[in-house]
Amino acid sequence: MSGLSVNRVHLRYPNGGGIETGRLDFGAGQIIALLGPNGAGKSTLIKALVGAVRADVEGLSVAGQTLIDPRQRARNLAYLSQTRTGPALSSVRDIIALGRFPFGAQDPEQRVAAVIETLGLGPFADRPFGTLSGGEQARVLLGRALAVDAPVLLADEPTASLDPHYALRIMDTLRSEARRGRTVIVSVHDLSLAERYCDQALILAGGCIVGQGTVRETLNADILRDVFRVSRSPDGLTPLS
Ligand SMILES: Nc1ncnc2c1ncn2[C@@H]1O[C@H](COP(=O)(O)OP(=O)(O)OP(=O)(O)O)[C@@H](O)[C@H]1O
Repeated sequence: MSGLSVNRVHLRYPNGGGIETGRLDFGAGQIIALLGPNGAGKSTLIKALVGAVRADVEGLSVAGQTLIDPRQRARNLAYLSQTRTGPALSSVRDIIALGRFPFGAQDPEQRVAAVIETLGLGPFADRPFGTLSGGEQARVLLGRALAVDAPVLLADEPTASLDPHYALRIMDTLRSEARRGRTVIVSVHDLSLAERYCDQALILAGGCIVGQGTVRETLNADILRDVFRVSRSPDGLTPLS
């Protein structure tokens, strides 16, 4: 089943950073890890796809339907930004409900309640966002993205700032979303999480795609050395000088 496809993504920032890709196909029912060192272009690629930054995005389609106007993007692409900001005075429940906005006011509330339950946000549901810890806020913002219930979820470092319990629980949740036929695209730095949870990997370096395939295939010794500047040792990953 086809998930998200795009013929080309191009964005060049004035300082030289950015992203340049050819055709990309991300299957439905899969979790795809965007991997690469700091500054590789992972956030830029996600932002370009969702329309959070002005970029040349050619032939963007979901489930075979070309996405032309912003409303189509909002309904088809849910987005968790790397920047974890939200309205300080709004309640957790209200922020998550904002995820239903693209579908209109008469949309049922069950999805919001289910997301609150899944992410363990029940105890905070009526608290103002600004009174939550960083990790709790991160879960609320992921909840808003999950509430959209879009065919594609793009999450920029969804486990950043989460404790081990919630990092694994969130990855389990993303796995469940993929099992429901969603396409889940996540940028992650933790390569072991990518190996454990993701079906495919897209490796970026210097704004270009330098590897693509299953996570195990792509995270080979050459990519680890040349892109991530680490090597595998019996103790785990070791930094190279
Ligand atoms: N708004 C911007 N203006 C100018 N340059 C930018 C802007 N945003 C990002 N860049 C540059 O583009 C490149 C890619 O940045 P991007 O945030 O996409 O990387 P990333 O792979 O997500 O990194 P990280 O793992 O550190 O989050 C970097 O060199 C960055 O400095």
